[in-house]
Amino acid sequence: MTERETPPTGSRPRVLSVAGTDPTGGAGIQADLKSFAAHGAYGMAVVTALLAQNTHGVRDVLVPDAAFLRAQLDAVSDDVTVDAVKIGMLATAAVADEVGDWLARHRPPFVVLDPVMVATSGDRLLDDDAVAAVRRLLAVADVVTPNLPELAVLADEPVARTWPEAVQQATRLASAAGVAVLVKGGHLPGVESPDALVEGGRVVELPGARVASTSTHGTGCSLSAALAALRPRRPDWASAARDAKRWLGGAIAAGEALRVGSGHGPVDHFHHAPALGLPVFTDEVGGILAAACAASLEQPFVRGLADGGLPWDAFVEQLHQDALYLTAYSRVLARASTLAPSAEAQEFFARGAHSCLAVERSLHETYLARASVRPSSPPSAVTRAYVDHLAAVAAHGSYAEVVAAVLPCYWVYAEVGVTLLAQADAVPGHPYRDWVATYGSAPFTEHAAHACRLADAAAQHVDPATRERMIAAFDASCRHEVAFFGQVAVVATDPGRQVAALAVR
Ligand SMILES: Nc1ncnc2c1ncn2[C@@H]1O[C@H](COP(=O)(O)OP(=O)(O)O)[C@@H](O)[C@H]1O
Ligand SMILES: Cc1ncc(COP(=O)(O)OP(=O)(O)O)c(N)n1
Repeated sequence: MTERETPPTGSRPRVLSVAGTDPTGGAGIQADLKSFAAHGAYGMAVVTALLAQNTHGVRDVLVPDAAFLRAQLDAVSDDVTVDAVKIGMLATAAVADEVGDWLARHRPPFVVLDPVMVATSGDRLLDDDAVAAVRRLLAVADVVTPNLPELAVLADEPVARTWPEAVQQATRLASAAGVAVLVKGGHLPGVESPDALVEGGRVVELPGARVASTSTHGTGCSLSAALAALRPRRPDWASAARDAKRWLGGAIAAGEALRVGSGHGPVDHFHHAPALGLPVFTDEVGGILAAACAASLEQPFVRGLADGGLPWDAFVEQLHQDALYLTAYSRVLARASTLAPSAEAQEFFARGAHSCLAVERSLHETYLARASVRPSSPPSAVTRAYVDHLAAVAAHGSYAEVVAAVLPCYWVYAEVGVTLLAQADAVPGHPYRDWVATYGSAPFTEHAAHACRLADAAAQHVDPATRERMIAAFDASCRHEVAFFGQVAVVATDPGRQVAALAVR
């Protein structure tokens, strides 16, 4: 009995790409195989066309004859059970018809058709007279994944100019061709890059933020391949599409850091996974972080915050130091933004620098305005030491070191904030709950998680000596965090009552 007759349930779905090649690895078969692997599938590939292309465009195309294409397809399906297939560049009508013949004989359970027509570079990837052959394949596909110009060609209508127009056009195509349509909005202007799955008269919107990046070569290939890899382990196309799109957004955001080519670069298919043999940075420094959080929670200031018994003067003095610290920290975040290897990281740290100044201003307008602290009082020795450490890393360190140095301020505050918020919520009328909630709830905890991801990504690309310096910078910042929480001494002057010693360390 052959494997074809009784397909064993393998540990991974066996997924086939039928597509063209890209020697720079960003699109076509090379991208599909990475996308399959990123989604835990076993990848296979049949070549429809050999391309000489890079991130700037296509230089030459060689299309093997139809008999050789059939030999490749049969070599796979005579031996291996294909759980899903993704069909990409078909180049000519002869190639498209050959693939159609093979599907008629060996149709896998899930068929995704990416109707590749024109590359991001503007080069044509499908002969004009092959469009009819691609339309014929719609009848044997489960899902077709057109961008807006491809959708217009398949629907034989003008290109949609708005997202609602695109969804309506996709709905007409889906009903006329009897196929599910995953319409992609990457070519639309604006801050959103929406997709939608139109299936059986039902529209599932898949919203997504547009990532400011030129690393969009192969996005369509990677998305359709992810869809094929996911579908055998998902209940329906909508859930596979949702997961594929979420993953692709991260892959686009991490693409620029790969530094592949000077044109439209590829996405980072493995942005979510650490390279084998290299520990994840935040795992490696997790022990340092845990110790810093435990020590912070022991500081009298933090304990007073937790039970609400902290004297007001001590709170105000700490906030004054906080405001001084934030002004300096903002400059260091701006430095991280300047050095950032991707638009996404640049934007994250620029926004962080801006919000530090906004928080600093609001401290003066709220808590500090109600206090008697003179705005001109100087930074404490503890605040100065922390700020000097950060400034030194910013002045001499690489991007990765700066990110490691700024990370504890996000991470320690988020961890301590979550613990404190739970304790504050148990105390009716807790006087500091609002301030604690700023750090103990989203969006701050999400910012902290984002900063952790950027530190992990930065650590992936550095030499061992730089990684050591990252750890040292992180460790020093953690120690400064603990000292910062401990700088306001809270002393008991009479039983049952605490007052702050306003002379901070
Ligand atoms: N700058 C971007 N930011 C986020 N997602 C994007 C961006 N550009 C494209 N996408 C997404 O990449 C996928 C491919 O989209 P699109 O560019 O429309 O198709 P194609 O790559 O086939 O031309 C879609 O999921 C789309 O929403
Ligand atoms: C062999 C091959 N197949 C497809 C493409 C198209 O890639 P790209 O131009 O980047 O567009 P999307 O993958 O984003 O649709 C190609 N260049 N080469």
